Amino acid sequence: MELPPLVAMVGNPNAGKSALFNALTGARQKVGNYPGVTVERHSGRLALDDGRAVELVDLPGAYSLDPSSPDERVTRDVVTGTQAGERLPDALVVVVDAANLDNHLRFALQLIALGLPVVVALNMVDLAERDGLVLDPAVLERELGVPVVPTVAVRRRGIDVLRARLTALVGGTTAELRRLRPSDGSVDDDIVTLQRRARTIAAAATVSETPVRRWNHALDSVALHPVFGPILLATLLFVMFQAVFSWSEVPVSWIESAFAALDGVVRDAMPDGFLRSLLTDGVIAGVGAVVVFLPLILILFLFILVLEASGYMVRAAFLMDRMMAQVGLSGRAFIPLLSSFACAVPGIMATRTIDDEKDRLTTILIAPLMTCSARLPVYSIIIAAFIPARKVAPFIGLQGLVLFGLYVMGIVGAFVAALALRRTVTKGDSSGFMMEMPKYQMPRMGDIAIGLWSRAWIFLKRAGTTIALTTVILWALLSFPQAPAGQKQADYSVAGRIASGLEVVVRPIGFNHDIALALIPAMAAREIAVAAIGTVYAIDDVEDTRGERTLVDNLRGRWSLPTALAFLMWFVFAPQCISTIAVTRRETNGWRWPAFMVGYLFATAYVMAGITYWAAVFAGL
Ligand SMILES: Nc1nc2c(ncn2[C@@H]2O[C@H](COP(=O)(O)OP(=O)(O)OP(=O)(O)O)[C@@H](O)[C@H]2O)c(=O)[nH]1
Ligand SMILES: [Mg+2]
Repeated sequence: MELPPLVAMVGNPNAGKSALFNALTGARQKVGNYPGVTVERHSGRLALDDGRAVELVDLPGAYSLDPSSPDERVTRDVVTGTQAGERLPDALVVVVDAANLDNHLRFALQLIALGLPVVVALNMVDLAERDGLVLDPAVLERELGVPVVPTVAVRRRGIDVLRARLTALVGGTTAELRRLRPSDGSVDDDIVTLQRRARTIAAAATVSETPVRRWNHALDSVALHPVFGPILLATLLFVMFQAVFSWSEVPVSWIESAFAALDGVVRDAMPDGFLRSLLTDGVIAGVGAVVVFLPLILILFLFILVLEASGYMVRAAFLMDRMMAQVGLSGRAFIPLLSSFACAVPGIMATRTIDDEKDRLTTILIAPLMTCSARLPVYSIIIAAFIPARKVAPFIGLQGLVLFGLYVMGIVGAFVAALALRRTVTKGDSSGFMMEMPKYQMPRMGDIAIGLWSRAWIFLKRAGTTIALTTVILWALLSFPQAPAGQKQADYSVAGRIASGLEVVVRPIGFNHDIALALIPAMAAREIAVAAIGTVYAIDDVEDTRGERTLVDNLRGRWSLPTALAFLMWFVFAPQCISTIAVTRRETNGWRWPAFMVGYLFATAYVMAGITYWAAVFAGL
């Protein structure tokens, strides 16, 4: 019995091949595997108009015939007839995205040059039209030399015409079709020539295009480019972290002097005593230590809000989609994870948009690894104290670089954790995703200002409530009982004694008594670590220095560099946040997952901080 002709669906990723494949074959589908690789083989039967059947196979998306992944290799090998377990197709349905014609035509030209009978499906014409792009399929047909059928796969538009063209294409028997093939299919055009030809053809086929769409398209051809896109994203993030430090310097010094002045006023106005100490060493030192970070947080959010309002953020999500899929996360996880850069609590709540339970659970479990804004005070005070403010290259400051590195650490940690979790406790398949690209637009200054204001308000409210309260409690625990002469208050007090217990546990990873003391109140919120250390040193300062000895000076004098680095590493991983634990309990309906989360994060933090400390000690830092 002769096999039915084989027709392959091929094109760039996300062109709509599978959607068209489904529209053409309906329920008559089979899923298998290509021998020797983990790539699935989707095939189905299609009845042509004349009653004959063809076997349709849906190939993985590829950008070109030079494979960069196992999926792309299968695609290349199938269309060149070298894939084990697959015969050479008798015809190709080349699927292109009408809204992205020049990019998709490049691959289409390569495929047409192979010499197999081809019909081009000009898919997603609905999206192109919505964006203000009108194309002429007849021009495309003429330029490409093959039939072109406009389609909207998801609405089954153009499916009948496509089938009719296929019927005509697969007219003869398989043996006759083989003879039609003119060459061995070698493509001699280089990629630049191909790109130029693709662009020319796309321009010729464009009947009309609104200027807005032209702009959007030009921007997207950079922002979504497989090479330049990620470079642009990395550059933007890099500039953002540089700016966080370099732009904040001046406003931070204003806030510092304001708190120093306030400290001076209170000291002059009040007699020495507990009330004065409560106000200066407790409230002013603690809250002041946190409030100085307001400019840094606002600069960070200025960038995030502008990128969001301009329409770029969705593009970033799109770029990340492939990477996310590789660690077993769905692209939908991007937005929750991105919100977690502000705070893991709304981030974890945003995971409700993920349908797949295991996908969602994985996202929740790694969300606390995204560097939330509460870590910024901790990171920046340590960086300010221990990392010299010098330039490693023109415009690249070492401090910003280290901060960038800490954010990257968190992301890499999250991805590694996702990978591990997906193989063990949350085993399962990841699901695909697709987002509508909004148009680029100029961010409206009013909206940005409102966004910044609400961020500032949340931050200051936290400083005025949770943080003020915790530092007052800490001040009390640190002030009583009073140490007799010759004993250090930070050791003798209630808080000091509790810390001494914890210190036994954290000493092996290089943490000192002050850190042990700060870690417990910092469970309420990470930035309290800074407030707590501020209060400890304020109480511990024997001479009345009136806030002149800054926290930075104190840190430099009392901590070694390895300790400081270990402390940074601890905060990359440690789940020092009761709110996150509480919201995880609520979203997963029980204590099992929050307990697991806290356990694995503390364990990782301990190990990573320990490795950092001892590596730094042995490196002689
Ligand atoms: N609006 C619109 N959406 C479409 C059309 N065709 C496909 N889509 C959507 O585009 C997305 C990608 O379609 P797929 O069929 O999965 O694309 P693919 O080419 O198989 O992608 P890969 O297998 O990843 O290479 C899906 O969300 C589809 O629903 C179309 O003609 N119009
Ligand atoms: Mg597909």
